[in-house]
Amino acid sequence: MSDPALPAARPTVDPRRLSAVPQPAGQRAPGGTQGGTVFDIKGVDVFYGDFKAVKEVNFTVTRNEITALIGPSGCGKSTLLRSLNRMNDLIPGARVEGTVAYHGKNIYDQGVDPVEVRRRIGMVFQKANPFPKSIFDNVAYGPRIHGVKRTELADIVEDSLRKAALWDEVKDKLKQSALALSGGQQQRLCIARTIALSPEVVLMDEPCSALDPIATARIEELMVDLARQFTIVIVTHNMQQAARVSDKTAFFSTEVNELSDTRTGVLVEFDDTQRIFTTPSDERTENYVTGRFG
Ligand SMILES: Nc1ncnc2c1ncn2[C@@H]1O[C@H](COP(=O)(O)OP(=O)(O)OP(=O)(O)O)[C@@H](O)[C@H]1O
Repeated sequence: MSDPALPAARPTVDPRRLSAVPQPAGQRAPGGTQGGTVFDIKGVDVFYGDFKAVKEVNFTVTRNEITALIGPSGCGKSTLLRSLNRMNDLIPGARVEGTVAYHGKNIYDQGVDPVEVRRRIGMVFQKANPFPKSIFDNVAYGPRIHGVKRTELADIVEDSLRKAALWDEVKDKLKQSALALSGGQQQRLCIARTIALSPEVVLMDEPCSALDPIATARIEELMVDLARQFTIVIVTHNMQQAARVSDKTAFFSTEVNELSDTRTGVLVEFDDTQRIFTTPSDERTENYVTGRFG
């Protein structure tokens, strides 16, 4: 199911060759996989009908890094995230202008298949949303509908559950309902379901906001580990989380549109996470990360 309009997908790496020990962002093992632009986002505006939700967004996403989108409620973080895999196409009235270049190819160009875009660029949502099916069938769902052979499914399911750090907890109950898992396990299952399609990029929209601190720490460790193989873009309200896991941070804020009394999201600053949290160049960023605003 490859789309000739998109650049070839990167081959996946056997996770068993990767260390299971997560390392802090920025200190990942050198393996020649870091570096390289995955997304070049240029002049992106997103509208819902006549309302401009975010405007003039420019930043890049680098391979095997975690990029965090932070900012106050309503500044357009989720809107922008959804524009990276054409998820906004599913919202009536939503429209994206500008360029979201994925390996140099605008995903909004004519002829690009949004289904293939979403296979390459997977998404994990705020609230874990397993299907009312078995653990196995949840993970096998995507590969099945993409025509993967029955004989290959068991390996894909095991591999994806291992990558999502869930295998040891569920290997003896793959036929049980996914709905019987804890919230944190369900979220890791949803991550396994996403990576079962071998995406290159995983978009995460506040993946820990419904989880307790222990389950959150587990997902944070997992994210850092997954970034060895995938490129991750995460929306988070939790500034400590952005500081702990991400390599780069984009800080968004809003500007008031005086005529309509609405607010449009703007990208204030994009930089290395360490810089955003220690020596940001914009006063609005400093006010936000120090808790004086937002
Ligand atoms: N489906 C939609 N239809 C119309 N307007 C929308 C829709 N989704 C979001 N918006 C509006 O777009 C703006 C940005 O919303 P978005 O959810 O992207 O912000 P956010 O920064 O992710 O917010 P939060 O942190 O509260 O989740 C807001 O003004 C919101 O009301």
